[in-house]
Amino acid sequence: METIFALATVRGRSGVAVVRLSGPDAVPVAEGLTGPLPPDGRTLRKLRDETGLLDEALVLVFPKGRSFTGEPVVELQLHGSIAVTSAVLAALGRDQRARPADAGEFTHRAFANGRLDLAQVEGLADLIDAETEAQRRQAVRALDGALGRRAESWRVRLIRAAALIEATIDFADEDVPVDVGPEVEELLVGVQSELRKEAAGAGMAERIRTGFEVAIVGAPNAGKSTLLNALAGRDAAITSERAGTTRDVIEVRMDLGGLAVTLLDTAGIRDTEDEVERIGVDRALARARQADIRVHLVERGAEPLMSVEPQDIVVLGKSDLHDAPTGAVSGQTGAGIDELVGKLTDALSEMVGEPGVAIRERHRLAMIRASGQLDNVLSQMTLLSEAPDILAEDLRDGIRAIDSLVGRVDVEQILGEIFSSFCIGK
Ligand SMILES: Nc1nc2c(ncn2[C@@H]2O[C@H](COP(=O)(O)OP(=O)(O)OP(=O)(O)O)[C@@H](O)[C@H]2O)c(=O)[nH]1
Ligand SMILES: [K+]
Ligand SMILES: [Mg+2]
Repeated sequence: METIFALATVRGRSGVAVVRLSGPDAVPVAEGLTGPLPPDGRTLRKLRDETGLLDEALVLVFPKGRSFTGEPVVELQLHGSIAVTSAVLAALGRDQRARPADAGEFTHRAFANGRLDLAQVEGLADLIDAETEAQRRQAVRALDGALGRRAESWRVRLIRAAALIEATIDFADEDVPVDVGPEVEELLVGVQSELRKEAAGAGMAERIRTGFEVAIVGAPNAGKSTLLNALAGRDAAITSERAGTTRDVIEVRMDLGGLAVTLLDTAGIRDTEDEVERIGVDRALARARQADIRVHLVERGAEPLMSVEPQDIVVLGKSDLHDAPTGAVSGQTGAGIDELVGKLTDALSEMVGEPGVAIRERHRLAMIRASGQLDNVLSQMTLLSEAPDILAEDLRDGIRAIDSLVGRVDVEQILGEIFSSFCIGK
């Protein structure tokens, strides 16, 4: 195994920058700059190469088996300037015993050494990318191994069921009737209902990762773009007194109650002779239909122009122009904006519901695959006495699908995909 090194923090100015080394020669390579290091713990050292003094650094030594990667690791906490980190990385690069790390290579080694399972690696990737509170909560739970623990409980029960079926195979030639059917069924039905529940929740977890879409829709000049700007707190969209101003869909990313949301401003909906505006209206309708929530901005006495789904919000605009009821908004004065944000946050939280342990499409697909195999077994329970090997085979496929969640099987193909999202030094 080669020794690798990389800057673990962002390149640029900062109080501290961390350079990490991992591998069998991590300590001797670091000692090339620091002089002799203790086998464990932290120490303050001057770093020198043949040109002279490079920096003074806090040096952390993690022995094999007690580090993030499982290998010997040294972390150099440097002064966080581009010149210092460049000089130290260059000095490390001159040591033949070490080479720069590839993207995600530290985490890859942590996985290879059993420090993290596959779902935890995904959690780590998400935690590094987390921008909102909901993303952080979800990722940290994954990193903590929540999915791995659940998968283990499914695995144990399915292996028990498989053992019962196998026992039937062993007894098949003899005239000993062993009715393991009821217990097998109970085990499978239990696991299956949990799988289905988790698979259903995984879609929402994926949305927490990627974000929700909220579309503002309504008639031309309803004040949609003005409302978007008020919600975004900046002039993201052009507004004017001319009906038909907005044509393209305008997207603004924001954080609503800890959830990542893309707010969409759309063209005012009307029949029009203007070909370009008509394209805009078509886009507005298409994007708004796909959005998770539509905010229907209406003028006094007007009706929403699209069908109103249960999670949608209908809101009266330009409240500053008339005696508006509560709940009305004015993008111009900002009145009612906080209440609208509150309603949106509530609607989104309700959609999110109770958090599950599955957070990726990959997890959802594996659970559906496993659940499908359990379906096969359950629908063929009458074969238990004549052809138990058929049931055992389907059940093994189901267990394999569950094992793929944490990376016991199908590892290589999944790894490539996961690590493609990592950056150097992670
Ligand atoms: N008094 C008042 N005027 C508003 C308010 N919101 C928007 N307006 C005005 O209404 C006109 C249209 O506003 P926009 O935000 O461009 O409306 P829009 O719905 O995006 O219009 P289109 O993109 O053309 O469909 C502009 O003159 C705005 O200044 C409001 O809350 N109060
Ligand atoms: K307008
Ligand atoms: Mg507009």
